[in-house]
Amino acid sequence: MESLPVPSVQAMVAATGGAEVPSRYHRPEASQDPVANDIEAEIPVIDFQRLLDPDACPEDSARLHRACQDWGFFQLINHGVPSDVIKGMKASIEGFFQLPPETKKKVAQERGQLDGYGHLFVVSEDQKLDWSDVLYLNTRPPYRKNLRFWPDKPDNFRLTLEKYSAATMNIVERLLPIIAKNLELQPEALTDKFIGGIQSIRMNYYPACAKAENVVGLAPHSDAGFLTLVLQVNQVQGLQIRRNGTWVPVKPLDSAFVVNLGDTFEIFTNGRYKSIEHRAVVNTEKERLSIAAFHGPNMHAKIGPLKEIVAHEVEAYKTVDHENFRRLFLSGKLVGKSFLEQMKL
Ligand SMILES: O=C(O)CCC(=O)C(=O)O
Ligand SMILES: [Fe+2]
Repeated sequence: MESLPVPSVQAMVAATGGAEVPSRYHRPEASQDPVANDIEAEIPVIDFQRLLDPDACPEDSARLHRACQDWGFFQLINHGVPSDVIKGMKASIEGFFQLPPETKKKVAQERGQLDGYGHLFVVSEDQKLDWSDVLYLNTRPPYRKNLRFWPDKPDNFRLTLEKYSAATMNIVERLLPIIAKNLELQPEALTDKFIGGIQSIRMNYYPACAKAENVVGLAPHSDAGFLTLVLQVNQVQGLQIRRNGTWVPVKPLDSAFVVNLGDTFEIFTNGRYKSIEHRAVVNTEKERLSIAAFHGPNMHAKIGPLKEIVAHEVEAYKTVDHENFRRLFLSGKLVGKSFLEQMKL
């Protein structure tokens, strides 16, 4: 698995002032899709503390069910992650991208693997490119960590990422039994698959672009895993989700996680809950940063409809080894939900 090396967009903008858009980044078609201007559509907000107390707040798990079923996206507030962990992670990633290019390059991706500083899903020399740079690290379980690509600058980066990784993983572990219940499953139907579950963290840096309408920060895609927790790092918005043919901008609440359902979720539930296409747009004046924590089952788990769910209905998706599933996803181009299409029966 690898992604072809591409130039740093941040370095390119620093050198040119960002007014020029080289042809590989030029994607004017992106601005032709309609964008919802004001919010007839705001993604649901879920209060995690209320959700964890079903006796006091019985309606909150029903709200989560509707969010999963009707939106595939929600904001998680009151998630209990200490603010110093959130602030520390934001500061670490802002600090990393401010380092000189040669320092960042010490953790540049190398051929044959994806960890490190570079980009993802670049498979051909003539492919259009995203207006962003990425730091991608496998974080869990511990054997998947490759510390060679974990920055040691800014100070405490590694420790901060460890804390952040543990905190986000813990949220997913506590969401699983509630999701299982909403699907009328025993908790173990999900939790067993997530013992030793995988997590990887993708830190995105989107430089400003004077011709932002002609570039794409991150092309439309759905995430492959089960649940993704996205943290908006600075005040610049850019995440949009596709809903009924329109791009709906997400306005994150302060320090909320924007949670989305990935393809594995859609496959496990045989399509009851669907993964949702989303993209990131670029700001004309300010850089934008985000951190996406992807979570999936352990590497022994099969990726296919849960047997409890397809006991009385027709399977709509194939069942494949997790290893093959990941290889297939990470070695292709990321185009909308095209990867999931290949999993359909
Ligand atoms: O930048 C964002 O808000 C979204 C990031 C994202 O979708 C991803 O990294 O998969
Ligand atoms: Fe995503």
